[in-house]
Amino acid sequence: MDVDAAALAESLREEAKRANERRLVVLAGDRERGYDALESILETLSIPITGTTLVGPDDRLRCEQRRQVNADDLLGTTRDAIAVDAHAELQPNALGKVAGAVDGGGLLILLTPPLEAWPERRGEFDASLAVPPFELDAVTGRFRRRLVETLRAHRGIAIVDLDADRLEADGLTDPAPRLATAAPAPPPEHRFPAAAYEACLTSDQADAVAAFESLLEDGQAVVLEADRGRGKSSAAGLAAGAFAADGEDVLVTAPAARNASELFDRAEELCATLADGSERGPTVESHLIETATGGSVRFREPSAAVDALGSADIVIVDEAAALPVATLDSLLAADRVAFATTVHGYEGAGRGFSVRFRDHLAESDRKVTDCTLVEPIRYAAGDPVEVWAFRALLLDARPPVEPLVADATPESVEYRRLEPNDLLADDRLLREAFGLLVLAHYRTEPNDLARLLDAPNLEARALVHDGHVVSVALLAREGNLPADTRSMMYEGDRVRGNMLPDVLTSQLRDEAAGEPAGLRVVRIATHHAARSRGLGSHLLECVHEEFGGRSDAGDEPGSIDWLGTGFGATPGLLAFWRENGYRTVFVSTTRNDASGEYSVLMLAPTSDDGRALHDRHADRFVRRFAALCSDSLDDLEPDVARAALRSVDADAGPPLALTDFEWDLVASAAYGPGLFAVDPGPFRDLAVRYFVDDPESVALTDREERLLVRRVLQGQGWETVADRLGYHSTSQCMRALGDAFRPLVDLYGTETAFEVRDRFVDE
Ligand SMILES: CC(=O)SCCNC(=O)CCNC(=O)[C@H](O)C(C)(C)COP(=O)(O)OP(=O)(O)OC[C@H]1O[C@@H](n2cnc3c(N)ncnc32)[C@H](O)[C@@H]1OP(=O)(O)O
Ligand SMILES: Nc1ncnc2c1ncn2[C@@H]1O[C@H](COP(=O)(O)OP(=O)(O)OP(=O)(O)O)[C@@H](O)[C@H]1O
Repeated sequence: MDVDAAALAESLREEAKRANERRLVVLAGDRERGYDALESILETLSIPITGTTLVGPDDRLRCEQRRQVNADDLLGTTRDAIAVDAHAELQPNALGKVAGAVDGGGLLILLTPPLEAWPERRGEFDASLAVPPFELDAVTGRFRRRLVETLRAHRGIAIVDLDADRLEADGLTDPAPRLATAAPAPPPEHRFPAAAYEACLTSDQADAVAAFESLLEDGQAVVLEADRGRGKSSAAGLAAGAFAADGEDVLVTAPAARNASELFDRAEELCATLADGSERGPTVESHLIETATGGSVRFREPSAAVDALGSADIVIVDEAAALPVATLDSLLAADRVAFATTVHGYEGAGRGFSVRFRDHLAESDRKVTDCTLVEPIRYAAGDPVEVWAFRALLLDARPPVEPLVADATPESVEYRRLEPNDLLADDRLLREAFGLLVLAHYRTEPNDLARLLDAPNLEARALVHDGHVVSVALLAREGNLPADTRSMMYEGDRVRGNMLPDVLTSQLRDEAAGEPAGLRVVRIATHHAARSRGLGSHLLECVHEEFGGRSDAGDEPGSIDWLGTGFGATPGLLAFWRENGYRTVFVSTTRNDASGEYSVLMLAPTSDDGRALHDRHADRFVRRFAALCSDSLDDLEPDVARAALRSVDADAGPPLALTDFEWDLVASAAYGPGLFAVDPGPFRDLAVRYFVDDPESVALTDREERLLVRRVLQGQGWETVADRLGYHSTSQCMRALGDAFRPLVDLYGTETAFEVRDRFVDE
């Protein structure tokens, strides 16, 4: 072989070390040749086997091995070399995660099929994009084509064509010598020991340590944000060490213990420095540090950490963006708490932290100190592998800057199909559209870029103002499933994609639900500078016109029976969808991990078949909702319950059919001495009907409606309800419930009800 991959890797590593940057080596061609080259590289380089990770399906080398799906394990860790075997598949998420973990002076090595053929190969990840009824051959290779182009275009990337025994690019950049940076100094007035600051590598990091000083007071929260490798875990570790040396108990949590190892290293080093010369230094076990002053730093897995909050003085959450919002909410109960989090969507769990949790934090009574670290530590600023990864995976994609879309209105914008080929050809359009989706949603990740470009079931549409994306919607074709797929679903098998038909079939036991063809609005977002001007609604209208206006088109390919959506339910979003003609058919019985919210499914039928599907599910929803409220939805926020019921089609559900006895009870509870507790059933029927009908003639207050939800639907006790809704006493709360039912008796009551009412009113 003419190309000496090992010698090439050596010179790349030498240059990488000199510049404190990383280099990327692509070993393209036959897989076995790739492994031969990889082994010779690893044998030649002076990299310890303990500093190397192979990310691929087989444990073929002596080093640590992870499968691509488990690349999360590498988040927040630092490796000298990582090799990714992309022959069987390439998951964009895994690539994003590993690219951030390679140390300055280290190598990222990619084993790929021949680059010319790679875009056309279909791997396991592609199979996950083949959502029924689409087959694998409908999945395209645009993401990989773009990836190959970026590999060829970017500096710092060596490409070896193993099959042709040819060096396509040597990846050497001949970097200028690095300037030594001054060591950061402690701030003039600091409360942590100077050693905590002296251990910092950049002044950004020293500022971050200083931000932690606010936790010396009660009722404080610190949020540390940065891209990967800026030293935030280390800053948190130095702060943890300073607290522990001062006798405080610090509880650290992260998705897994390994994610917190840098934090513990720094805490341990600082505690040792601070104890230097004293009789007893810190005792250190795996993820437990105890200081002579009685302080400690200990690790707990997230759920155990929630249980242990009471026994800690200070809580530090590392890799917070990778935790479910509900867990973050629970951790917020700690009096002094810090969250270290990565921006830019590297984490698999995405942006629940910034999209949802930041609001919860702002609403809490904590005083929040924010700190952002910019200066890279793991590798130098401008590192070519980071620049490449950001571009290839659009990790830094942003919506257009505000002034470009500030004047957008429904009249100024143009509706545009975002065809994958157009997106490939126009990087700015792609960045703006994807950037808007990333910014507005808690779940957009690098895999979604590949989906957008290659998945056969997805479509994207946008509103553009002066050529800039101001609103964007991601749409998925669902349903239209063959009988055998439908019966598989009914019998409990998982079918990819098809969220709405899946829930309606498997949970709601409707084998025919997958038959009509639908279009689910997977995501919609309007630029934050242009919200509440009707743009989101205008985009949905355009989508309806394009897809939904063909109900008389019969079997024309592409015609649909319903439009639908599913999302983490909040009162505002329910109102938005309701305004746009979507109606509730389902509320999930568990909270979504990422958003911490209950999910809701809504349908807007566009054909007779779609209407039949909607009607039967709306009807069943109204019938079951009260029972759910006193069971798995007993902690559903009352305002979400109100909005979910209000968004049900008013014709849905059984007509109100109370017996004479039941009307007697309800009317006498409203107007006289009757008691709700004797038989809550008829009160529930009436409350549900009221919310669904949303009659204009009745004007209950927000508090009265919350009272109906909590006491009548959710069955909470009088004391709890009185307490939560701010009634002075349980008897005041009972009277308020009676009062709330008066207008309902007046509106819905029968002769019997009125007779009873009139007896008391007349008296
Ligand atoms: C399946 C899914 O994608 S659901 C998730 C929807 N997307 C998001 O949450 C991302 C962030 N939010 C956004 O991008 C926008 O707020 C959108 C897409 C929800 C709405 O886009 P807009 O262009 O503002 O829509 P439009 O102007 O037509 O309607 C706004 C109305 O929707 C309702 N609304 C929408 N979102 C909210 C919210 N979070 N809280 C309260 N009301 C809301 C309000 O009634 C609002 O009217 P108002 O501002 O006068 O009170
Ligand atoms: N003060 C420090 N002293 C010694 N090493 C440090 C210091 N700060 C950072 N490092 C090293 O720099 C690398 C990145 O630091 P760290 O893990 O703290 O960054 P991070 O921003 O948390 O990164 P990630 O987002 O990947 O978790 C690690 O190898 C760490 O050991």
